[in-house]
Amino acid sequence: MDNSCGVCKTEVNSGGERVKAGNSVFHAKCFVCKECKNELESFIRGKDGGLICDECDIKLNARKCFKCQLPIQSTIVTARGKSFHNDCFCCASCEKIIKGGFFFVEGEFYCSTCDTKPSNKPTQPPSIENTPPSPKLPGKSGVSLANGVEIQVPNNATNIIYVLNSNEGSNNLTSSGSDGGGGSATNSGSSFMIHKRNNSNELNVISPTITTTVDLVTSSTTTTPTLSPSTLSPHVSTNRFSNDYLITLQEDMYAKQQQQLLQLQQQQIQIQQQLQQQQLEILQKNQSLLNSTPSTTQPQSLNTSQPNINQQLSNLNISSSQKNEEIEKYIPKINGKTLTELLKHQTFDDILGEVLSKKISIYKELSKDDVTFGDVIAAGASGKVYKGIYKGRDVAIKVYSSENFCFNIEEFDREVTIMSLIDSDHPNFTRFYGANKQNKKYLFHVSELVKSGSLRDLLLDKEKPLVYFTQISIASDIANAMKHLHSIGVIHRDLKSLNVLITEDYTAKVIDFGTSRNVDLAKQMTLNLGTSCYMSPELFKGNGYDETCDVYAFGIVLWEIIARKEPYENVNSWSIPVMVSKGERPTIPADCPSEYSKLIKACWTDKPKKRPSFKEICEVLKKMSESLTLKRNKK
Ligand SMILES: Nc1ncnc2c1ncn2[C@@H]1O[C@H](COP(=O)(O)OP(=O)(O)OP(=O)(O)O)[C@@H](O)[C@H]1O
Repeated sequence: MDNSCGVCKTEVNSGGERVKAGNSVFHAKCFVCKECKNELESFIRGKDGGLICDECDIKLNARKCFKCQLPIQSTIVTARGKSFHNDCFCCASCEKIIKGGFFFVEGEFYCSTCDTKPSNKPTQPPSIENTPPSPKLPGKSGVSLANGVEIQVPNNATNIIYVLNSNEGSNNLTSSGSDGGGGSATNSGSSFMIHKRNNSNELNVISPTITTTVDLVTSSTTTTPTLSPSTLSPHVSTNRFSNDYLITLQEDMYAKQQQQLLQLQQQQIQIQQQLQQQQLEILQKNQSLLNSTPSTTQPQSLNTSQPNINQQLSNLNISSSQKNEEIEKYIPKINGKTLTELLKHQTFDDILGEVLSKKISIYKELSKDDVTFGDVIAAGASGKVYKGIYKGRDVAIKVYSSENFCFNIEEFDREVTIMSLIDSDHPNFTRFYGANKQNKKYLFHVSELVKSGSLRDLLLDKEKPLVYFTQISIASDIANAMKHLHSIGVIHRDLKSLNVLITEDYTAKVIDFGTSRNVDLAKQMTLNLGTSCYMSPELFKGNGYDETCDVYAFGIVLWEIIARKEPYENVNSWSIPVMVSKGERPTIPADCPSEYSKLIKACWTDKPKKRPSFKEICEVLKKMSESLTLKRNKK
C-alpha cells in the first residue's frame, strides 16, 4: 500500500495516528470533512480531491426544494423547472399536497380542485406563438418518482403543462416538454392518445392498455375551449389548440380508432347479414322438407349455420383439406357380417359383449406413423385429446395413457368398438378413422376433428349470437344422435354439454359415449363430480337404470341451451344429489317458450317411465322448428 496520506500526500509514519479507508491511508488529522472539519465516518471525494462528509455533500450539492430551501434527498418533484420535496409541492390555496395536475398562476402552484377560483387570480395570457408544433420534440430528462413514473415539465413552458398521474407507474408513461412550451405525450415504444375532457382541464391519455388522466394546466384564464367529450369525438383541436402537437397526436390516434370502430361496425353488419341469410336458407330448407314425403332415413338435421368472421378466416386457412387423401369408408364386420345384418338377430349389447370378450378387433388398426400429433386440445379423465393430421385430414387423437387415473383398456375397447359400429356417415357423430393398441400403455383412437369446440363453450360465450331456431336445431341434432344410439341399444351414460361438439355450421355431434366407468356409480360420484349435474335421481338412489337416464341428462342439456349457463353453477357438487333426489332442478328462465319448457320438464321428471323417448323428443323438436318456420313465413 502507498504510504502517503490520501489528502496531504506526505508520508504517514507507522508510529503516528493514522486511518485506513479503502485502499488509502490518512493522517488522523487529515481525515476530516473539508467543510465542517468534523471527523469522518464515511466520505465522498470532491472534485478537488478533498474529503467531504455526507451531510455537507447534501448541503452543498443536493437539489434544493423551491419551497423550504432544504436539500432534497428522496423523491424530487419538478414542476415549471422548480424542484420540490414531495410534501412541499402543495397547493397555494388549500395547502394540500398536489397529486396529479396543477395550475401555475403568478408564481404559485394550485391544485386542480382549487382551480375553481382562477378568475380571482390574474394569470398570464396564453402565448401560443412560442409553441412550435413538432411531434418529435426531444423530451427533457425526467425526474423519477419512487413509483417509477417520470414527471417532466418544460422549463419555460408558457402554454400547456401537464402531469401524468403518478399512480400509473406501471405503464411507464412519460410526458415530455418542449422549451418552447406546450407538451407532448409519448408512451415509450407504443403511442397513446390524448384528448380533452369536455369543459374540464383534464386530458385523457388512452393507451392500448389503460386510460389515465392527465391534468392539463393552462397559463390562461381565458375560457377553456369547449372540447368534444371524452368519447373520442373528432375535432378536439379547436382554434386554440390547433397548433399544439398534443392535438396532432390525438388526431392521428383518433383517425386510427375511428377506422377500427368502422371496421368493427362493418364486421357486425356482415355477421347480421350472414345470420339473416342462414335463417332464410334454413326456412327454405324446412319448407321443402315439409312439402316432401317423410324420409325413412335419419331425420334431416335442422342445423343452422352462423359462421362468423373468424370462422371464415379460419376456413381460408384450411390448406390441409386441399391436399386431403381420400379416406375410404371403413365398414367393420364381425364374423363376416356388418352391424346392420347382426342387429337383425342380436342386440347391440350381445354383439358388443362378443366383440369385447373374444377380443375381436373390429376397428381399423392405424399405425403410429399414419398420424401426426399436434397440440393438446383437452385433458380428460382417461387421457389427453390432441389435434393431429391423418391422411392430410385434421383429426382428433384421443390418447388413453396408463399414467391417467381413469386408464382402463376395457373402456378404450368399448369406446372404439361403439365408434366403429356407429354409421360413420351419421351427421351427429364424429367420423371414426381407426385406433392403435400396439403399446398397451399408450392407446389412441382417431376421429374427425371438430375445431370450434364444445356446446358448453358455445353456450358460455355470450358474444356468440344464438337464436331460438338454432337452439332448437342443436337440441334436435343431439336428440337425433341419441335416438340412433338407443336404436342400436347403446346407453350413452355421460351425455353433457361438454360431450357435444359444435361444428362451424352449428351441427351438434355427440362424443365420448359408452364409457363404462359410469356404471360404477360410487366411482362416478367421487371421481367425476362434474357429471353429477346430469345424473338422474334413480342413479343417486342406486336403483337400476335404463336408457331413460340419457333422457334426463338431455333435459339438463336442453336447459343449458336455453339458459346459456352451467347447471347448478353456484351449488356445491356434493349438494346436487340431495337436491335432485328432492325434486329440485335448475330454474327455467322466465322467457323460455312454454313448449320448450314443457319438453325440459318432461325429460327431467323423477319418473323414468314418464320420460319421453328420443324418438318422441325428435318429433316434438321437429314440430317446434316447423311451427317457427311457418310463423316466419306468415310474416
Ligand atoms: N373429435 C374431437 N374434436 C374436437 N375436440 C374433441 C374431439 N374429441 C374430444 N374433444 C375434446 O376433448 C375433450 C375430452 O374428450 P372426451 O370427452 O372424449 O375425453 P374424456 O377423457 O372422456 O373426458 P371426460 O371424462 O372429461 O368426459 C372434449 O370435451 C372436447 O373438448
